[in-house]
Amino acid sequence: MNAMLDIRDLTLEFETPGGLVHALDRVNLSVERGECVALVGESGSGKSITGMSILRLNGANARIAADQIALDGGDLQGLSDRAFQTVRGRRIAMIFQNAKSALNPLRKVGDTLTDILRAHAPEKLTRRAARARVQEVLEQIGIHQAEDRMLAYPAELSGGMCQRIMIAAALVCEPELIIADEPTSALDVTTQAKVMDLLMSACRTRGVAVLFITHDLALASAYCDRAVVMHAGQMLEDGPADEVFVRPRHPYSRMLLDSMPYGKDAAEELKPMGGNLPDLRRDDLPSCRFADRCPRVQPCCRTAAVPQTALRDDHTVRCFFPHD
Ligand SMILES: Nc1ncnc2c1ncn2[C@@H]1O[C@H](COP(=O)(O)OP(=O)(O)OP(=O)(O)O)[C@@H](O)[C@H]1O
Repeated sequence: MNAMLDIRDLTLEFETPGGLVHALDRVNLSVERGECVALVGESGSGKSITGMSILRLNGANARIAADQIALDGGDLQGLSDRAFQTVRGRRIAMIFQNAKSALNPLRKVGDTLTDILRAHAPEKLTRRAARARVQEVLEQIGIHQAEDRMLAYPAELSGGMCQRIMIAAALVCEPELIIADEPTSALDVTTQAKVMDLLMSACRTRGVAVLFITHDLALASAYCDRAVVMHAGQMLEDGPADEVFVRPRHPYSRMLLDSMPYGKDAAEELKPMGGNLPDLRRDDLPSCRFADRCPRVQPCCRTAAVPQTALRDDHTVRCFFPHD
């Protein structure tokens, strides 16, 4: 069976007054049905623009090239912008970090959800039928007194409740893929867990594929099946979450883990990441963009095409000298 999402050799550049930004370099990424894949890496590593590339949301100065960006086996690249509108929202939903600002402050949340459903539903729905469906989804995801909640304006709801409304907005059209970009980072820890449980229940019970973009390795390891580690627009490691977060094989994944509190006891020291991300406007970027920061670097890392090495069927690294 096809993976639900299958991206091959995605390259993205931005034309800017300061020069061409080489933002993504031959990214490969796949997510199966009912699977949750974490996309992790430090700030600026290219996680969000990868998610936005799938939905063509990178803006007018973006230049995308890819072998394929396939959803359930069908390449999305050939679709006209008009045809793509039926993909966005209906087949692929995106959840952003700040739900409060994403919801229209002047409309009751029930009206917003009803509008979304009516705009994307494959069949024509009356307002009454759409409202009933919205209420059903809110109840399914455990929102009490759903009918009353639908009458509230975003400002009248907590941040956690708004985020759950956004998840309902994503689920109401029964998408095949959800791209969740830091969906819980504005929430306290308890609400964070509730929202993640909700997302994961959609993933497991409805077979939705979830791409979970996050810098929170603890959350990623608690909820995700697989982890993909990015650095400066390159995908450096892809493997089962419990392997990548316990025994990372790429030197960058190891540095990233060492720099974060995840998995350490209180006495253990954090090692700050050395160096900085390279300037992506450089025309002479090394083949491995981590080379200038890497403790294992050799001359070939800067000049030769770096192989994507399969350590096992389900675990790859893009590195000449991975850890054992
Ligand atoms: N429209 C744009 N024009 C030029 N460069 C851009 C544009 N959008 C993003 N970039 C650059 O692409 C790189 C990756 O950005 P991205 O937002 O994907 O990072 P991220 O890993 O999601 O970081 P964070 O965790 O902080 O959200 C950054 O260097 C950013 O400056």
